[in-house]
Amino acid sequence: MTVSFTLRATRPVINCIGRRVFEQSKLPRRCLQAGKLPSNSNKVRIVEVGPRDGLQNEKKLVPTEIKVEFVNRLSKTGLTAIETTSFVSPKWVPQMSDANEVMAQITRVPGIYYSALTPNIKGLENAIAANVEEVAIFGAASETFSKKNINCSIDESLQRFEQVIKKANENGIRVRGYISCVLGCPYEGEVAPEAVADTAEKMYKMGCYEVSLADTIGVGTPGSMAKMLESVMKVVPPDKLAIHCHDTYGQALANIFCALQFGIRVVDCSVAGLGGCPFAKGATGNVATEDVLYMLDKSGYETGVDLAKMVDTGNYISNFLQRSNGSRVAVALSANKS
Ligand SMILES: CC(C)(COP(=O)([O-])OP(=O)([O-])OC[C@H]1O[C@@H](n2cnc3c(N)ncnc32)[C@H](O)[C@@H]1OP(=O)([O-])[O-])[C@@H](O)C(=O)NCCC(=O)NCCSC(=O)C[C@@](C)(O)CC(=O)[O-]
Repeated sequence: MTVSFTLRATRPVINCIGRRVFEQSKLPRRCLQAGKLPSNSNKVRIVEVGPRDGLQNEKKLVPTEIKVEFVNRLSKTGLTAIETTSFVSPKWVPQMSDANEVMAQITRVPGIYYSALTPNIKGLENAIAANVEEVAIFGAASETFSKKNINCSIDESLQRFEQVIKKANENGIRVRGYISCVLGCPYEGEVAPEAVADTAEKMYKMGCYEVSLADTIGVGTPGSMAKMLESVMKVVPPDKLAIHCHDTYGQALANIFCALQFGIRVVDCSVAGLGGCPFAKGATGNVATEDVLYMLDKSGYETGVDLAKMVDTGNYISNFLQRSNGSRVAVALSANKS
């Protein structure tokens, strides 16, 4: 493994003819081999997935007014992207069955994208009726996971997504793509980086403005992340990729830091570390937003998101769910405060 890490965002330097160039010694070697230069920006976009990924697995139905209050509090933290709900089958995911009501009742702040998952045309039509501005399709790099999660093969899912993207674009809605199981599958075990790259390329070429690479069960390490990104970045540029890490094995922050070294500047996370996919056995929560914000801030990156407000929001939803806050940063900061 030859990836070298730096403690700061990769910075450009000025060469002898006055051009901005990257400090090559600080670039991940695999990234250079792949022919892609990582972003030199220190700005990172945070995609908060707590209201959707965070709550979808809750066994007890969370009342709509709590979800609305949760989203409204998140809207005051400086976020620009909040994944708010899912237009999926209520039989498959009962917790998201109030998607219409949530979208209708939240206070939409200009400048924030309130997105929703849409697995098929029916979901998209419901999202259009609810005035959603951004939707996400969600596929997988593993056949078995695809069947368990959306009841179809990878190829069938891509055909559905093509229709969803076409209709979404006709309606002025932008589409994000997710790929689950990029570093391992709960049913098939290891997943080949080439399989991830194949699906990522198809989603990107189909018209997803961004492809989020999801370590659904949190089994990845910086080593496997680097191998996977090397493969994916041969076909999709880093500024069209996001990273979505679950923290099941405590590797999420390290994996995110690795992805930053490859030039990825969009990070999905969930306040208080809520979440997990109902169709991935053993999956625990997403990496906690507060932990990501702390790491990024102390490493020279800017997110525009207020950590203190995020901690308060995480405590709010954790109190409602009657569980301890899954963010170590939130716990530490809250203890200092009291
Ligand atoms: C995709 C389907 C719908 C296929 O489910 P299916 O049963 O194959 O669908 P169907 O087309 O045969 O329809 C069956 C019934 O569902 C209805 N239906 C059909 N579509 C919809 C819809 N959009 N909204 C509402 N209802 C719908 C449809 O109308 C029909 O109703 P019935 O006639 O029986 O009354 C189903 O498998 C499903 O809803 N899956 C959702 C699974 C899910 O939400 N998983 C969690 C999110 S993904 C995730 O967490 C991973 C991620 C993104 O976070 C990244 C990571 O970490 O890996």
